[in-house]
Amino acid sequence: MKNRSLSARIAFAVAGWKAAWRRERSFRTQSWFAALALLALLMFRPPPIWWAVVAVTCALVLALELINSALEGLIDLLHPAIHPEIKAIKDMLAGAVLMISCAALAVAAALAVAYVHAVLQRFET
Ligand SMILES: Nc1ncnc2c1ncn2[C@@H]1O[C@H](COP(=O)(O)OP(=O)(O)OP(=O)(O)O)[C@@H](O)[C@H]1O
Repeated sequence: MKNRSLSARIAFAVAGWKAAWRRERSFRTQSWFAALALLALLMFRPPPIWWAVVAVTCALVLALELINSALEGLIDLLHPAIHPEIKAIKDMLAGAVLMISCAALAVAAALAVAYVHAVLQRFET
């Protein structure tokens, strides 16, 4: 299974995105928020640095959600029973997703503060 071609490895990764989309409601919700962020960028047309910040933020949220879902799946497979240590591990994983989601909200708020006013002015004139 080692040393597959680049196209095969990309296909595996895309299959991972599809599996997360099918199984995980949180991943779907976060993907819709990423789509909304893209829409905001298209509307506001900010300088390239904003595109980079929003892209990195969205990628971090989605990547962490993928890691969270993968680890939860693995944990449930290896140890389906209730255990306080598993609770702590899963809660920490959820905490990591919450932390980056708060950072994403801060980026969204900063973008809104910087550009909503300008867009409203454009509509008024
Ligand atoms: N085996 C377990 N033992 C103890 N507590 C657990 C166990 N599985 C889940 N929990 C608790 O339930 C919470 C939710 O776990 P679950 O696996 O259902 O994640 P989820 O709600 O699907 O999360 P996400 O939305 O990130 O996928 C965990 O954060 C943890 O507190």
